[in-house]
Amino acid sequence: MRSNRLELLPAVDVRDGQAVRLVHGESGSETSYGDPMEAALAWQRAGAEWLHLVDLDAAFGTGDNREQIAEVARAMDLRVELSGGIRDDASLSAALATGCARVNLGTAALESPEWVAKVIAEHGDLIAVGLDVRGTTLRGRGWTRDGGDLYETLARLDSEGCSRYVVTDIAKDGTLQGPNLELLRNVCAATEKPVVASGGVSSLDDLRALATLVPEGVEGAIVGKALYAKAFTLEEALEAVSV
Ligand SMILES: O=C(O)c1ccccc1N[C@@H]1O[C@H](COP(=O)(O)O)[C@@H](O)[C@H]1O
Repeated sequence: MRSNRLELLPAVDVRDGQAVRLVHGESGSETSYGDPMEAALAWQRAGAEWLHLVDLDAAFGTGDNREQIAEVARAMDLRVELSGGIRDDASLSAALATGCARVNLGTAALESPEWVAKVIAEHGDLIAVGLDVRGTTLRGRGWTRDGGDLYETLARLDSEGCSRYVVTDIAKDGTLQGPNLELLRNVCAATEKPVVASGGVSSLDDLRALATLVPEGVEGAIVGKALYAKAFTLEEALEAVSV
């Protein structure tokens, strides 16, 4: 049964060993926020139930932070959603071995549809697909390459039993301009599966607006820049979406 409460997933994106935030996901736009472990532990201490943990180097193909990310994931008592560079059996096994609650596949869902259908069938709820979009065009490989139409891909993944989607509006990501509520409504109308919203959250009012979409299928929201920029605290955010 779906909860009425919007889940919050504070984000820790790791590039070159540091917790960073990007603007529009563009490589080179990083602001650094220090040690990923400290950031993750701070969100856990503040009451987070989930952590959205991303290996940005693996997503961009500029190396990886796998060992450090695995250490962070293993140190957490909360549930971890792990993403970035999970594109084959080896990277998926390594991700699942951290004990994370689910993995988020991006590029693989666009470039290796047969493999993704197989791992959805094998791992069910442990697999979510990240639908990272500009307009309605999906983007992969660190959001640098077009990967097809959002709604066609969504229909295909739905037919394969994908259990959850993490929807990022790249135009909003890291900008503190507010989430794309229209996009989220449209995706929720196109699938029965829960949707995690990502990109643009800037205020407690944005979170309250996302919480109004829970009955339509928005299950959670990833919050990044707004927390690091101290627009509000995680405690305030959790209070704002409590019902
Ligand atoms: O989260 C970001 O800011 C981001 C920016 C640029 C590329 C990817 C980003 N994040 C997440 O990475 C995974 C996709 O990785 P892959 O394509 O499977 O290797 C996805 O969760 C993105 O949202």
